[in-house]
Amino acid sequence: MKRILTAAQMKQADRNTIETMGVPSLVLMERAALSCVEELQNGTWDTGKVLAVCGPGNNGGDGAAIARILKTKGVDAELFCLGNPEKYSEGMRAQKKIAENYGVREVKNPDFREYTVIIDAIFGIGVSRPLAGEYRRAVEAICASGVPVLAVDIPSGIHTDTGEVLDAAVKARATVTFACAKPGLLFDPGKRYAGEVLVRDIGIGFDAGEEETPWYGSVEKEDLDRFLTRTPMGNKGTFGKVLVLAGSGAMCGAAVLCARAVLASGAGMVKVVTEERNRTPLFCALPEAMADFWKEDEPLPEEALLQDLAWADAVVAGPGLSKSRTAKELLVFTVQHTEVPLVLDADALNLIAEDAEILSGCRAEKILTPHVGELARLLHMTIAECQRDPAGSAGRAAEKYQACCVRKDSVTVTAEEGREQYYINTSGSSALATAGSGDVLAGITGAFAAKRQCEKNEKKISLAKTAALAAYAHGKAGEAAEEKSSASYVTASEIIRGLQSI
Ligand SMILES: NC(=O)C1=CN([C@@H]2O[C@H](COP(=O)(O)OP(=O)(O)OC[C@H]3O[C@@H](n4cnc5c(N)ncnc54)[C@H](OP(=O)(O)O)[C@@H]3O)[C@@H](O)[C@H]2O)[C@@H](O)CC1
Ligand SMILES: Nc1ncnc2c1ncn2[C@@H]1O[C@H](COP(=O)(O)OP(=O)(O)O)[C@@H](O)[C@H]1O
Ligand SMILES: [K+]
Repeated sequence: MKRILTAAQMKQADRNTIETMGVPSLVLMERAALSCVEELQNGTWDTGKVLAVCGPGNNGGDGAAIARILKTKGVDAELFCLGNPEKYSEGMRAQKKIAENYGVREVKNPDFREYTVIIDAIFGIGVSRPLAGEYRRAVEAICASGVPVLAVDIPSGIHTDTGEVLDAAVKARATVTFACAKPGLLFDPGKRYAGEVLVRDIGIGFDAGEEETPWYGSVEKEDLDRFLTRTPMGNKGTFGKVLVLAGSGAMCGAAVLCARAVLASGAGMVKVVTEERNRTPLFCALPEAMADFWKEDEPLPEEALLQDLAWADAVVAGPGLSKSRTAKELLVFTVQHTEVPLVLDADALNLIAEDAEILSGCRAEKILTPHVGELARLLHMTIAECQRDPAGSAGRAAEKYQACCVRKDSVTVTAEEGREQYYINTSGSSALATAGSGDVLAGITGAFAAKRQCEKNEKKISLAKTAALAAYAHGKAGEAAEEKSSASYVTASEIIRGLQSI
């Protein structure tokens, strides 16, 4: 589990380290600069001629220190400083003076194309408004030069907390960021501007407590072990039983993919409730599944459904379900009679978006897994509005539907109701953007929710973390599938096979 800090939290951590712990600001800056120099000297950068472009704040101070340290190592490093010197921060003023003392040359009107590396030290976490004037011109010229850029802390022009481009931003090959990642380095579009993100410890202590809000974190490979390893004495009944309500007459594939993903994620058993016309294709495609069937425009098999719901450790409803009258009746019946975690996906979400009353009286813990289009429908907002604020829109849906919300996108965010707590997913790629991929995620989520349900109370993690782990596993499985071919050729079935290699 990795903690991610917002600009305000990072500033507070800086302040604590300086004021409470007594570490001088210039010491932190020196360590920040050294960590950037170490990256530049790892053999993958051509440090023939380096230009540090420095802004008026402490990010600029880091840049001046980097140029000076490089100079002492024999590198031809120069400074280009922006902003009014009278408004420089103390750190920038001090570092610029030290650089001068070491004979680092300051250039006034550089041709960026003359350099082999540009250090972007214009703005860091202190960027406060869209870039204009000389700052914007410098950023545009850096981008136009095509010279590889190392960004210090965050690419200049990227909003630290949302990843938005503040009118213009530097596109870096890599970003060395201090203490921990920032949301803007992980959310799109900031993620694409940051390049490789290298988190470096520079001695800033931060309280990793969970109380502080907003709380951001990302799960890691080690966190997955709890769901991917099995106890030797277990049996198929103790590894999680998942009920999948999926597939209308025309959509058997969604049910098959979802149920297959359940089993490939280590659940012990899966039972599919699907439309009668899927009987033969379902058993041919997935002989491991048990099944019950409903018929369009006929009464629901309520007795069988009640038994299925009582049997399950988790329920997934929605993939390929359709929005027919009978499908809606099935969803309403399920919502009213489920007591174990309920994963709502695809058509279940579309039905709920049209009629939020479906969820009234629901006693189960819920996980909603909307893509941005479905989220927009659930919130009655536009897609653009939901895209602008990834965490906020996920959080709004979590609050509105009293659920945990997995907002699926190129960067998936999981929000928990009742607290501003967000998990930003760091795995996956465009290989996941393929038909049926969401059905696979719903299956993985159902399997993990069922496994959690089988755990002893004192060992249980939150449902939101469970859902975040499912999104992470889904991304890792996509990466594994991509390694075998390329992003363009990965299918949902290959994502399921990829689960074996995570
Ligand atoms: N604290 C420490 O000791 C450590 C800090 N460290 C480093 O410091 C960075 C944070 O430094 P910081 O807080 O000084 O903010 P920074 O990003 O340099 O920018 C602030 C300046 O820019 C200005 N400004 C902002 N936006 C603007 C705009 N659009 N257009 C024009 N001007 C704009 C703003 O002016 P103002 O908004 O006040 O008018 C102010 O002058 C951090 O990312 C890390 O790299 C590390 O060395 C570790 C130790
Ligand atoms: N560019 C991308 N990078 C990473 N993940 C992506 C990208 N595009 C889509 N995804 C992921 O792929 C999945 C697609 O789900 P969904 O849209 O529900 O697919 P479907 O309806 O076809 O099953 C989501 O988990 C989403 O986060
Ligand atoms: K920067």
